[in-house]
Amino acid sequence: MKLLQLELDNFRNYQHLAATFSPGVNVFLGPNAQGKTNLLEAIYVLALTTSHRTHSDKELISWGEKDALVAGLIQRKTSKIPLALGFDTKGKHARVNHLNQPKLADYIGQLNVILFAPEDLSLVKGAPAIRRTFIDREFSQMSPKYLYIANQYRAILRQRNQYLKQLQSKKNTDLLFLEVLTERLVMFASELIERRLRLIQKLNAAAQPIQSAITQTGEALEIEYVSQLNPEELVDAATIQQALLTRFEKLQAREIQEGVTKLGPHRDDLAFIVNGRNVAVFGSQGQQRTTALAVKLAEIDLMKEETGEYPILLLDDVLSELDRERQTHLLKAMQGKVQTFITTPSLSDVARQLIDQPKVFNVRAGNLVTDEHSKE
Ligand SMILES: Nc1ncnc2c1ncn2[C@@H]1O[C@H](COP(=O)(O)OP(=O)(O)OP(=O)(O)O)[C@@H](O)[C@H]1O
Repeated sequence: MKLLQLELDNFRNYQHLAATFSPGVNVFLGPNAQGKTNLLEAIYVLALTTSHRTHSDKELISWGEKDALVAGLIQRKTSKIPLALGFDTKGKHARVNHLNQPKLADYIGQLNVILFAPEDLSLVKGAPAIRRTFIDREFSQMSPKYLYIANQYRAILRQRNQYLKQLQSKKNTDLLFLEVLTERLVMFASELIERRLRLIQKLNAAAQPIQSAITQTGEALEIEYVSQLNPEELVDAATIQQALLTRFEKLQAREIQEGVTKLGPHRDDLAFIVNGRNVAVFGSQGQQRTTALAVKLAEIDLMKEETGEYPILLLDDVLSELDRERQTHLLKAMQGKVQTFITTPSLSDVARQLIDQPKVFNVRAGNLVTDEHSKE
């Protein structure tokens, strides 16, 4: 999959922009605060309808303006598809092939992106919430069904938490309704966990050879799903459902006392085991970075396997965070395979040597100037 063209109106510091991209490597070059990351953000928003930097869509609209537009022309295997997202004070609307999409969930998945930013290097070591966001964001792009189940789960979880608060404050005493909510929650929870397990197994298989190749010593990586259930219960949806129901029964009094759901995929996590040890605890910073890089690169192949097309890769100022060797692995892994967008204040020597015919855009205060020497 490729992004052929991008058009922006009143998006962040871009009043108007129309750009045509290379199907290979595109570089957004420029000093700080010129709008490089804003461009990657626009591509990310075009794919997922939300930003990776803010939960507030209003922040995306240029200051002093009332609405914004992000539009693009994408090339899929057999067709070119125009996508458009409009933002105004009331909300956002999406169009595929000029047709309005009443449900954003039907829009997501048209354009698949993998974003790699410096904060992703903390995937291994950072808080569990980072890994949960990672799981849900990436797997939702791979499967509309995953997105649907995750959204349903979140909605019921919110409802159940509200009801537990009512029971806690004795505004309500009906335990039968809590049981109904628990059953619904467990139904979606078990499906969600089953899907996560299947995709993590595949991610694991793709990440292992990459980790081994990046490290000269051939480190062995194992990605584990961490849950309150026992490993032998993490088999299939039916077994998970039964195990969750049994635990929820035991937890009921405590949940009412605390007014919160204490079990489920919203509390699960990932562990990265390298050579038999948890790399978040025992690994060096270098090993943690290598693992994060291996997982990101594995995602590219997993997305291809699941959707039939390679995603677009967005590298937000990440090259400068990696040493020569890791940069080399990243650049070699992506080239000729995925269309890539890189932001950087300056291209490193490694990048200059390894990137084949990049199309370079100089970014200056919300304007793009194509480098004459780069590929047209
Ligand atoms: N809603 C908005 N309307 C207008 N300008 C905005 C808006 N949001 C952010 N900006 C401006 O965008 C600029 C930042 O752009 P961006 O984050 O893309 O920088 P960058 O080129 O990636 O820089 P760095 O290398 O420091 O990350 C800032 O000047 C900021 O004031």
